[in-house]
Amino acid sequence: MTALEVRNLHKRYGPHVAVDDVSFTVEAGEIFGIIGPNGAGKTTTVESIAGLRTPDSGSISVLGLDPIKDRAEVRERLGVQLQESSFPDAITVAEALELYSSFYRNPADWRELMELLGLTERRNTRYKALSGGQKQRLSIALALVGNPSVAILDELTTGLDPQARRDTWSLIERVRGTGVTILLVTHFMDEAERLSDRIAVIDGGRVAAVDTPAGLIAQSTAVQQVRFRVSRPLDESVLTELPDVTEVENTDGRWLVTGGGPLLTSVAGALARAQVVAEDLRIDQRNLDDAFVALTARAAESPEPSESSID
Ligand SMILES: Nc1ncnc2c1ncn2[C@@H]1O[C@H](COP(=O)(O)OP(=O)(O)OP(=O)(O)O)[C@@H](O)[C@H]1O
Repeated sequence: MTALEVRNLHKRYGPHVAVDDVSFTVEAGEIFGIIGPNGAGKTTTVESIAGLRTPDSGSISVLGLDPIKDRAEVRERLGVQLQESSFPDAITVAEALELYSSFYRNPADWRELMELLGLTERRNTRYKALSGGQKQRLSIALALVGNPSVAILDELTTGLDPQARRDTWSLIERVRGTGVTILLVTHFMDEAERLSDRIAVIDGGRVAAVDTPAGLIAQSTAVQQVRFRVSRPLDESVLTELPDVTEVENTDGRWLVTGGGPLLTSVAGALARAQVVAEDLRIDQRNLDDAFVALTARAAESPEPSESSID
């Protein structure tokens, strides 16, 4: 089932094009990441989904509803944690949660949520006295207090220390376990890679690619390298004749094989057939950081996103 659908979204601020034909769909129960450089149009896109901005053209469906025309209903079913949450300094954690839960028809049990987010011990602490991590957790709790089917989390862990980031990630995984669809806007590649089922890379107001984290990494580079050592002589042709291999180098028994496709499997199979034991067999891993740089550079070179990149 589709939870969110964005089709051909356009938004300008005066002469400046912030969102330029963005399309993607998010399935129910997914964590869908949106990554992109500063000013890419991520916040404008999610604020349009939340009904906080009116697009110039294009369509948005949130659980089959239009965020502008069906604003009241969308508000009930969509939880939003946006970049800057500001609350009165004197409000306590419990007061904020109770107040926000009163805004909804079928709110979650705010006490349970307070427990889930590890805020029970801070229930009587005033907002101004909370640490950065506690404020962040409170803003997530407030995004979930309406018992939403879809939650938008923007810059979830910005400003948190490494431990608090990890705790927040576990928390989001627990929230996903409750069936909530999550749209996650982030600058952090490790966060996107760890949490997202699929990711849209947005650059210059356009979708550069939509795929799983592994798919984005594979899309961004066809070239892989496998390294290993062997304890006895190996005939180079064992490797050069493999269809996936483009280059083979051997320096004093240290081999470097370059190619594409399922390179590691091909090389390991060929070595086994030649009855050669490889030591320290490893593939040079690419990560989402590399993919992001490659994909956003590629988008800058080509004015049109490729057909295959549009979801
Ligand atoms: N209210 C506004 N008025 C004018 N320009 C705006 C406004 N809001 C955003 N912009 C511009 O539109 C572009 C997209 O901004 P947006 O905030 O959507 O990007 P973003 O990807 O969320 O960036 P960041 O990662 O820095 O938060 C930017 O160039 C920004 O300067």
